[in-house]
Formats: sequence, C-alpha cells, structure tokens
Amino acid sequence: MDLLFDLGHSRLKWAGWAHGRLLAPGAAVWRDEQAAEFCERVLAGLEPPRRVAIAAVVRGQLAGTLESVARARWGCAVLRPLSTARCGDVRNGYHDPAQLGFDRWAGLIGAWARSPGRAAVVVDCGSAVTVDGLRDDGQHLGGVIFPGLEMMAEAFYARTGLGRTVTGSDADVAAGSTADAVAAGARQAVLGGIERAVQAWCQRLPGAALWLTGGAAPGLAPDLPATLQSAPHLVLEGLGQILQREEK
Ligand SMILES: Nc1ncnc2c1ncn2[C@@H]1O[C@H](COP(=O)(O)OP(=O)(O)OP(=O)(O)O)[C@@H](O)[C@H]1O
Ligand SMILES: CC(C)(CO)[C@@H](O)C(=O)NCCC(=O)O
Ligand SMILES: [K+]
Repeated sequence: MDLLFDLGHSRLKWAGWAHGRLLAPGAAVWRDEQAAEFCERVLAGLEPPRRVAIAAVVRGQLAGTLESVARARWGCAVLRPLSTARCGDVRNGYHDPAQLGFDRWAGLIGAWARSPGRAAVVVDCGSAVTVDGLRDDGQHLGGVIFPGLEMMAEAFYARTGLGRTVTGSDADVAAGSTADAVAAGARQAVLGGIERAVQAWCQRLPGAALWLTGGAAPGLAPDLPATLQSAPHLVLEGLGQILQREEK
C-alpha cells in the first residue's frame, strides 16, 4: 500500500492507496503544535506504507517536516509531485503549468479518472475556492480562485480594523450583528461565486460532470445545485493516479 497526503492551509488529509483505490481516509487540523510533533502524532496511527506521496500547496515548513518524518519513520520513498504540463490525457491550461496549485491539478486528474473522456468542472472549497474546467479531450481550460468562507471574513476584519469578538452565524441573510452579517455575507458570496462560475463553465462545457470537493463542501452542498456531485477525496484520488503513473 502507498500512503497519500494532501496538505492544505487548514488541514492535513491522508488515505491509503492500493489497486487504484483510496483506503481509510483521515484528516487532522494542525493547531499550535510543533510541526514535527504533529507529523509524528499523525504518522503513529498509520500502517507503514511502501511509498508516500505528498500534495502540498502551502506550509513549506510543515511539508518538509512531513517528508522527513515519514522518511525517518518508514525509510520509504517520499514523493512530492508538482503540477506539470501533462498527465496522461489531462493537459494543464496554465501558461506556466507549475504555477497551477497542485491541489487543483490533482483534482482535475481525479475528475478525469472518475469519468475519462467527459468534460468536467471541479469546485474545490478549501481555504480558497477554485472552479476549474476540463474539456472532454482532457484539456484544462483554466479556472477561477476566490477566498473561502474563513478567508473572506478574516480579510474583512483585517482591512476594516473591526476586531472579531465572536464567530458569527451564517444561517440567515437577516443578520442582526456584525459577526453574523460578515459570516452570512461570506456564505452568500461563496455560494454565489460558485453558482456563477459553474453556470459559466456549463455554457462552455455542456454535459460536463460537476464535482464538489474540499473541507467546506459538506456545509455548502445543501445550498448548491444538486447537479454538483460530492467527491470528498478528489485531490487524493488524483494524487494516487499521478503516483501510479510515476511507476510506469
Ligand atoms: N468542520 C468544519 N466545519 C465547517 N467548515 C469547515 C470545517 N472544516 C473545514 N471547514 C471549511 O473548510 C475550509 C478548509 O477546507 P479544507 O479542509 O479543504 O482546507 P484546505 O485543504 O486546508 O484548504 P486549502 O487547500 O484551500 O488550503 C475552512 O476554511 C472552512 O471554511
Ligand atoms: C488557490 C489555492 C490556494 C487553492 O488551494 C492553491 O491551489 C494555490 O495555492 N494555487 C496557486 C495559485 C494558482 O493555482 O493559480
Ligand atoms: K484544497
């Protein structure tokens, strides 16, 4: 078995990978702990793998620590694949392919593996939200990025100098406090942004499969069109595909 990690801004996610399938996915939030302690703690609960692959868009230090802790603990190969111009039929739509976040790249490859030969739109709701389009011949056409729920609220408080005292409720547009108004506003903005971007992609890619992934997806899904299919581990699935190809 191989072991896959996806290191985002808020959480570390992982899963085993064998015979083209994910096994026992898990996740942990990194708080104030030392990076090495955090990695040791997570790895202690996992079976020794044959190889490790890490998808990391951020946290230079944590990614490096995860890599060295895994190597020291298991003595296995640790791969950190990067966004490339091409992976099988999937072609990166960025002018500079390396600039495309690896989570986006892996998500596209995960979408293609789920429905090869079909156009796809991948919505990834993490710390930031991304909405990418993939043509039915595997050509990625690019995509959009906007701040996620937390980042949007944080930016508001930081730029206005209004301190955040409590985390607001995002349940109702009829908000009666700053905290609630900002939380509900962020939710509306994220929902609206996703809907608009997906709509635009659907005009360009009729019949596309629409995939929804990322940590904030379960909370947003009830207010999004039911045509968006949940694929919670799409990035890890894509990472598994990339790892599988590296073997050939
Ligand atoms: N338990 C939760 N309840 C509600 N929202 C959550 C929860 N966990 C994560 N989120 C939301 O998901 C976002 C993080 O998503 P995710 O776990 O995909 O993060 P990430 O992979 O670290 O993000 P990124 O890759 O964009 O850095 C948070 O900003 C928050 O809005
Ligand atoms: C946009 C995020 C933060 C989404 O996780 C990540 O994919 C990233 O850091 N991307 C690099 C910039 C880009 O994709 O254009
Ligand atoms: K992500």
